[in-house]
Amino acid sequence: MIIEAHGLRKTFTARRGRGRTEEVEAVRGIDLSVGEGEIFAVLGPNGAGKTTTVRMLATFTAPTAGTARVAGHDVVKEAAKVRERIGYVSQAGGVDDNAPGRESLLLSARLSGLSRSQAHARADELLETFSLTEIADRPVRSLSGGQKRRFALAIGLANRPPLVFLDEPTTGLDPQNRANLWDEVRSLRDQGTSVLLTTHYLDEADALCDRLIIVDHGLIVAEGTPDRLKQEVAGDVVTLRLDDLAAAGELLNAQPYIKETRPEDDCLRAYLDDGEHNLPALLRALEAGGMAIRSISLDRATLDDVFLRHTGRSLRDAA
Ligand SMILES: Nc1ncnc2c1ncn2[C@@H]1O[C@H](COP(=O)(O)OP(=O)(O)OP(=O)(O)O)[C@@H](O)[C@H]1O
Repeated sequence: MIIEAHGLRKTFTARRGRGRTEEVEAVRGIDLSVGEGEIFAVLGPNGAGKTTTVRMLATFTAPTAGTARVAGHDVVKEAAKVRERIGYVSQAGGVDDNAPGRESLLLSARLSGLSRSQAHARADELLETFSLTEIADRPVRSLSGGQKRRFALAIGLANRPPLVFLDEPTTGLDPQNRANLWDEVRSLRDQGTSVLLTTHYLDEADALCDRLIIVDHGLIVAEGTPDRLKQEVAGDVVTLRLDDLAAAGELLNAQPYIKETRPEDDCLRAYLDDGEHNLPALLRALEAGGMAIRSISLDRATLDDVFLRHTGRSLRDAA
């Protein structure tokens, strides 16, 4: 395992004005393990504790309690050794504002031991990946937020470390650069690099990661592969708009093919396997119960359904 963490906790003491302080339990006991060559996602809403977890694993914040070994070393006792073996791209970026982006990228590549020509080749490759070639020689301070972010990602990936932490890597990226980043993360994995990324995008965790944890209020609420987590909920979900959600829920819960129903906003979500096959029976049951359907849709269950099941609210609402 390239990451093994047990019982990680972090409590901050935050100032609340007039000398008053408040304890914030950002992370309240997280266990996780990440295998070599795995893409692992920490998915959760704003404030769930994702960044704090990554900062503890990347040695930037000491845990209040718990232990973690990263790339074979203890994050507290051997922090320097951990840092030599990881790449880390923070949400803020951390690119030298005064230097042209290409220079910072080349420096990062050279520091990791590449020769001058290898460093140039790697820099050109990353500039291309993130559509930065045209602006590579401008000082970073003159670039837009999205462009700076793409430079930060390119610099973080330049030295091909065995483990890369990416904190919300695609926030602020346009769809094309988002897709390019996903490809780059997959190609890192194919070369044996492990990637731990945080995200509050369901589709990102679903499409990209091999395994994930879903965190909420500093705790893990679900863990597994995207497919297994979704299967636990059900293969499919029928979303219904009708007048009496409670009565419809009661009626559907009595049907043998329904696993569970859950109201969400002004809809009822009914979970079932083999939705296409069971949909006609569901419609007949509602009709026999005298329920007028205003709209209906059948979809595959998503990680949002997993989040909803474990927290009682939608990740979209929680974010
Ligand atoms: N240095 C700090 N001092 C006090 N409170 C903090 C500090 N850092 C984080 N927190 C609090 O800890 C909680 C978790 O924050 P964290 O940044 O880890 O969440 P997150 O899941 O990464 O959220 P986001 O998606 O918004 O980045 C939040 O309530 C946050 O306000």
